[in-house]
Amino acid sequence: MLSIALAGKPNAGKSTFYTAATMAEVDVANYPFTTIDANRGVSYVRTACPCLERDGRCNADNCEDGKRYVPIELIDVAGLVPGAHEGKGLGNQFLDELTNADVIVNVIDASGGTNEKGEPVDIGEHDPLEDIDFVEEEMDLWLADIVDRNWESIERQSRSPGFDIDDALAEMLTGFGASPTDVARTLREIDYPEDPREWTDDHREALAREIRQRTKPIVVAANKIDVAPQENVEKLLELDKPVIPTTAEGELALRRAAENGLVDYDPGDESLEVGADVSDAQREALEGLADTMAEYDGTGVQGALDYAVYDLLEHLTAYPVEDAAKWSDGSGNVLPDAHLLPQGSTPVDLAYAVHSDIGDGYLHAVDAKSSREVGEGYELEEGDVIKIVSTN
Ligand SMILES: Nc1nc2c(ncn2[C@@H]2O[C@H](COP(=O)(O)OP(=O)(O)OP(=O)(O)O)[C@@H](O)[C@H]2O)c(=O)[nH]1
Repeated sequence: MLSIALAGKPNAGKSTFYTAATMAEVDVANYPFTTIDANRGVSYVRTACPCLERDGRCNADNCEDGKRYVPIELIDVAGLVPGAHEGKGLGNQFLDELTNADVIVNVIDASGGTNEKGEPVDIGEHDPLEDIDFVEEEMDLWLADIVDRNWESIERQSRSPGFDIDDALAEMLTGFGASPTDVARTLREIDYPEDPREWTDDHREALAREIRQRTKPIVVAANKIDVAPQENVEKLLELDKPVIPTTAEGELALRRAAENGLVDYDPGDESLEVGADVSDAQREALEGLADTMAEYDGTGVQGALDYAVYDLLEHLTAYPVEDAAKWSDGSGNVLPDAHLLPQGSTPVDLAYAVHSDIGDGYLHAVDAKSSREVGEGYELEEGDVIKIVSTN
């Protein structure tokens, strides 16, 4: 399963974001380091279900009237503070948690109401731009430290005949989620000596920075938009980086209200409908939230996760079926499964995602929408419904 990590300084709203996105209970409080252990849970990205294209919606558990929710893993990493790579705050333990993540959502306090350590200050006092830079910097320096620590071993290996620096680096960096292709592409981007003994700290830092950008892309969740000064949000949206305005607290309130039947709201909706059974105070709070959502196209929580998977990681959703006419599995369940795959994936990749042991059993695939057979080289598109024909 794809894994998204929530990073950021203490009190930016990570736990609130996590609780909303997973509807799990964790401590939420306005003091630094509420989150002591990294939490892991299941959340979802939202996409349009192919059942919208046919008569009668599907009966999949994760489809709400054509809004399809595809599972991903969400990790709530406790607050990072500047100097974390040297062990400040809760230090490296939490950077290490990021190792397993495919993509990072950096939750920042766009209201400027918490300083760099996450301590409350007056709204607007802290510059939220600093919170973006330091998380990237901490991750880069942390990875540079890992490279440094392993360098002696690389130097030792270089004395053996047949040493290849690309292979040695690829082996060192796989633990960080870098594929051999990532390493090869990175090495093409930077200038470096073939002999590891000639590498300087600058070379190692450049390597760490490039690898980090390639393997841990970041989308910023500019959180607390409900109280953030307008100019802060505008400044953040002008950056040449992906930034999604969010209100984690708003999303949490909505999911709870929806659970209690007070509002009609599905995660990622741009608006909400207040039900009849609410008190005046509840109505006022929900209508205030509706105004914020109208300004920013929703609470942004679902949007940030969707952006991470579909835009940054460039994935698509494909739906394997056994019956190409009914778009169903063998028991008649319509569109029972959805798989996230990197763009450029083929029906063979989908076959492996469904049955990792398919081996040579793959025969061919049928595009259920057109009822036509598609070749092995066919590149899947978002929302494709595919029947795999195999010998097993
Ligand atoms: N106004 C506003 N407050 C928010 C929002 N999201 C979170 N908060 C508040 O910010 C405070 C900190 O939230 P947490 O979710 O505990 O922050 P955290 O980043 O997980 O903090 P650590 O666990 O210390 O790392 C709490 O008082 C939340 O209620 C939001 O969208 N708007």
